[in-house]
Amino acid sequence: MSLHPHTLEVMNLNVALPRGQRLLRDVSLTLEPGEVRALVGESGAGKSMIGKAVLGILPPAVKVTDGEILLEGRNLGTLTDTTRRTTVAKSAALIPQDPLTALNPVKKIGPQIVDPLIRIHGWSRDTAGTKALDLLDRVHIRDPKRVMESYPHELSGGMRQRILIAAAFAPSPRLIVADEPTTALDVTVQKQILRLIRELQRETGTAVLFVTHDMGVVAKISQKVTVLFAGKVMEDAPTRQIFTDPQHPYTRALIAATPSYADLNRPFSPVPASLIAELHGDIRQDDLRYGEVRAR
Ligand SMILES: Nc1ncnc2c1ncn2[C@@H]1O[C@H](COP(=O)(O)OP(=O)(O)OP(=O)(O)O)[C@@H](O)[C@H]1O
Repeated sequence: MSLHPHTLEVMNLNVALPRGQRLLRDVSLTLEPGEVRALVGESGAGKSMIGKAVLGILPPAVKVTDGEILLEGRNLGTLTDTTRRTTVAKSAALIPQDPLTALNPVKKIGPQIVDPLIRIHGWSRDTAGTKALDLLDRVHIRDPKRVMESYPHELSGGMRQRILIAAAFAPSPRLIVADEPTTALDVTVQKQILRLIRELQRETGTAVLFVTHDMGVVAKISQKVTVLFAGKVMEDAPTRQIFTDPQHPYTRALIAATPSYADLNRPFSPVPASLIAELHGDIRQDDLRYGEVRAR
């Protein structure tokens, strides 16, 4: 282990379904302490799969077939299931896409934040309770004591997402995976939530892997970007460079398809079908080569 490990290092990660359908193809990326990296691409590109693989919450049918994931220098693949789960739970947290399904409907908000702090992080009930109130205050929830006594259905979608953000930041994780955290919300609430995550991220210096399909969000929140297509990295670059000097045709097409970044006089342009077909052709070739390598 090096003295200054990356917060996260994903090396040649391959993830597939049982019949061999590849969902992630040789994905590599790094995340430094305090850095925000956006994972961007269209629906089905495999953005969420990367976050799920890192957190060890892949769907049952989906398996890591190759590659390594190092969290603060610890190679997760070499740990026993129990050690891996506790290692991940102690240093990483998730802000999910849908704040309603992520909360237990029959449990009050207070225990939903406090119990994991006691169970996973070994804090006393008093310390955990104080920290929960502090975090609810920092996510601008007006009456934290009352909210702790509420059930999820008594709160709005925006409030529920604020609570999940508070819960994610409460144990001071080194890494947060934010999986399209604003997609399920109204447009005005989306902006507030994005601002809030950025604010807390800056204050705490937590590294964030931010899954989004929205280039506008990429520009606002990240310093680095990984562009994905069909489970494969098309481009990895600093955010500024992605917008000023995109190298890959797919990145250029994604930017052109984002209304605020496209020339406003031009019609809205989705990624051209011819480019998609060409990229799929390249990927088929890659898959054949990968099959040959594995068969050896
Ligand atoms: N539970 C599952 N079982 C099998 N395949 C799945 C499962 N969930 C997702 N997939 C497949 O894995 C691929 C990547 O999905 P993923 O959710 O990572 O995409 P994404 O880029 O996050 O897109 P979205 O924005 O739609 O969430 C897709 O082809 C999807 O169909």
